[in-house]
Amino acid sequence: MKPATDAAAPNIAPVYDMVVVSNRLPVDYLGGEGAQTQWKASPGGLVTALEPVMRAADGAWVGWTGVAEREFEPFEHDGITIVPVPLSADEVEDYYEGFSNDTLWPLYHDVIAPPRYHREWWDAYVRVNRRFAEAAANAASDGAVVWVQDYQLQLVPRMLREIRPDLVIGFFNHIPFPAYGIYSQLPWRRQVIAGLLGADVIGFQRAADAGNFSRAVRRLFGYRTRGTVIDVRDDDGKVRHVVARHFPISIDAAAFEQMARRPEVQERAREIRKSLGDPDIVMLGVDRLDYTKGIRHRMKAFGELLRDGRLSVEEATLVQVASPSRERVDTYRQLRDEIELQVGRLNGDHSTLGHQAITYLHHGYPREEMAALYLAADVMLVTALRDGMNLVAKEYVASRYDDDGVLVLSEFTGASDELRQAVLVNPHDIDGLKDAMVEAARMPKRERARRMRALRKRVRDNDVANWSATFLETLTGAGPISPGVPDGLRAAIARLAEMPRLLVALDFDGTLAPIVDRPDEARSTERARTAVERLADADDTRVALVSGRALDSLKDVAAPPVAALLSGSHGVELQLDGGGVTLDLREGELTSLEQLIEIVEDAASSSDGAWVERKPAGIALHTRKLSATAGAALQRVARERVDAALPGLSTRSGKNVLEFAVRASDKGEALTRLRQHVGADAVLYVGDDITDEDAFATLDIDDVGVKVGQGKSLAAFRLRGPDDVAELLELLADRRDAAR
Ligand SMILES: O=P(O)(O)OC[C@H]1O[C@H](O[C@H]2O[C@H](CO)[C@@H](O)[C@H](O)[C@H]2O)[C@H](O)[C@@H](O)[C@@H]1O
Ligand SMILES: O=c1ccn([C@@H]2O[C@H](COP(=O)(O)OP(=O)(O)O)[C@@H](O)[C@H]2O)c(=O)[nH]1
Repeated sequence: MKPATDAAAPNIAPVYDMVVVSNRLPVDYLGGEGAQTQWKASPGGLVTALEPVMRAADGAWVGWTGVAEREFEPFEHDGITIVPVPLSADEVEDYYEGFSNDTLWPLYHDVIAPPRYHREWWDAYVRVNRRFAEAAANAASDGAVVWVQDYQLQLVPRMLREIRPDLVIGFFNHIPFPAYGIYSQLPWRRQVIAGLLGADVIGFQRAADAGNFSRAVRRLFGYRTRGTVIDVRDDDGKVRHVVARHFPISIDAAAFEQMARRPEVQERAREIRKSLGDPDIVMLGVDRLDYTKGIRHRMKAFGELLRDGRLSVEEATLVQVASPSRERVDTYRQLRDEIELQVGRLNGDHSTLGHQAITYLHHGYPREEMAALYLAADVMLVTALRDGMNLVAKEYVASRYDDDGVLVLSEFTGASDELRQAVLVNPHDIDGLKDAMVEAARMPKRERARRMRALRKRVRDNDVANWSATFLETLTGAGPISPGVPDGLRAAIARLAEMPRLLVALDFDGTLAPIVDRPDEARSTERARTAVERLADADDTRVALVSGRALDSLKDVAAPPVAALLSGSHGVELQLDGGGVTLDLREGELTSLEQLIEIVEDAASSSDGAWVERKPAGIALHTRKLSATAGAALQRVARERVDAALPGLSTRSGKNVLEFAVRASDKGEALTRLRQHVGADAVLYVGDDITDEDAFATLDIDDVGVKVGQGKSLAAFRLRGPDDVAELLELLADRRDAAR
């Protein structure tokens, strides 16, 4: 395998509508080669939160495999397409351990440890951020959503916007964003904020983090901010609206509860308690071994409670899971030494032959074991000095379906904004912390149950699916679309109906006809067909069908009214009045087309399930029957071969399809020609596809654009699907008849 010293972004076909980019992938490389390659679950809350989101999204996850100097091809893991980004050993040291974890991490966690500023670390950060941006740009389809995660990749949004202005870009910061007085220490403070402002939406864990960010933007750039909206002036002088607000992250609460309910997990919880000598009170701490987590503070408080006799080792024990983290960073090494010294001292001072004060475990455990530990714990201690969210607190609550257990929670965690019924503590106040631990240990059962019920409701109501849906709705501007034709659209249709000469231009698949598996079986709904015919018969009204299909195929499936104007192959073919099709390929284009067919059919012949659709001025390679990885690989090969033989050919990628055309055209050009042909005073354009955006972009003030379904769009209105489109067209036909 080639070392990654001069590593480049992995090459993958741009077919993914949703791409997540994070430093960590859900798996770390463990060992082995080829088919024997072994992976292990990677640590931390980011992965815990994003895994269920990605499994549901059918997108690509771009990230690092946790090992230096190795390159891996994209692969599938547990239903998720993984796109590994390589890092050299120097980059791991400078970008990850250095700038990310020894500069940004302590700075953003309120300088609990002193941040170190090194120019060569910054250079590596810029270089690696660019590689991640390129990898995401390579994987994203036209107009795709790219969701960048966390402080390691703050420059990616702007870099990505520069490479791919068509993308919808979100960013989520999993750690706190500090007050300006602290943030301003960063020598590259302007570059980092400029990087983040490349996103359309910037998410934070807490409202306070979003507020700190907006203040930094005002101080450093002077941009206007109104509530959660920032007016960003781009290099071209245009103003872009960027949203910065909080979206508290969460867990898959139902899955955690289900796991905790499993008999073997409960049995394991009983075993754990037994192995601890069945004490009255089991206290538990679970953290990555990180100085932000307040592990020393909690052990100090526990040690003092034993010393003071307020708790005894016969009665209470503390289990501390400290999972290995960032072990090559000095501050983390020192922390480990300090904690292990402290455990040794406390156990030496307080343990007896039958009763250990602290059980210290320097391991990472699988989810099931975590659930068993949560069930076994009477008191959960989350005493972080600063923590973006802290998912352990939410997992504990979700596991306690028995409505028992007490959560002691630091007010410096993001989770404390939501989990108000926990016993809230300031971990710096050791006496206050000790009182809280005793209160938790002695809390009456009724009070425990009352608090836990409220906490569980909160975590259930705001689970991780809710988090991602809220973020993505804000990002794409498309929340749930209400059924029927909304009032604003009705009013616009009433205005349109009054226009002297009207063009009604409609996409076919997904707009008049529901999407089906086999494209030749697509048909308009009965209601849509009737409404289209009524409009085609109406005075001073022309109907046009504007499709990506070849014209012959469009005629077959759409059976358009005789008077309809037609545009096929994304505007390459146009059938205006008189029935003739205006498509005259020149000599050179015909030769290119022959060559193109030969290359793509040859590439497709090696993959079972791939098929090639010939079009008058191009070809479409369909890969929907292949696995995502095989489809992406085939598209990559086809693209490379075509690029080599016929450079500069027009390409268009959709989900599981890659199109090449020897003549460039789009639906926008088609609509402009149709409008001129008709002499229309106004246009209604309805479409569901990314390629319909070219048509929406040509609309004027008196026109009406309607996007069908979800996705970023220039259209002013939205409908859910073909049934609602039919209702809209009926409405227009009624109004048009009445107006004439
Ligand atoms: O990838 P590592 O360097 O091993 O670190 C693990 C992760 O730690 C951080 O997690 C944060 O995200 C959690 C989920 O939003 C949140 O609950 C917690 O408060 C944060 O600290 C880090 O932000 C991730 O990027 C790391 O992958
Ligand atoms: O041995 C361990 C320790 C922790 N975790 C998981 O790691 C995540 C920690 O997330 P949190 O937000 O609490 O903190 P982070 O480590 O991300 O700062 C949680 O999902 C834990 O269940 C785990 O699976 N095994």
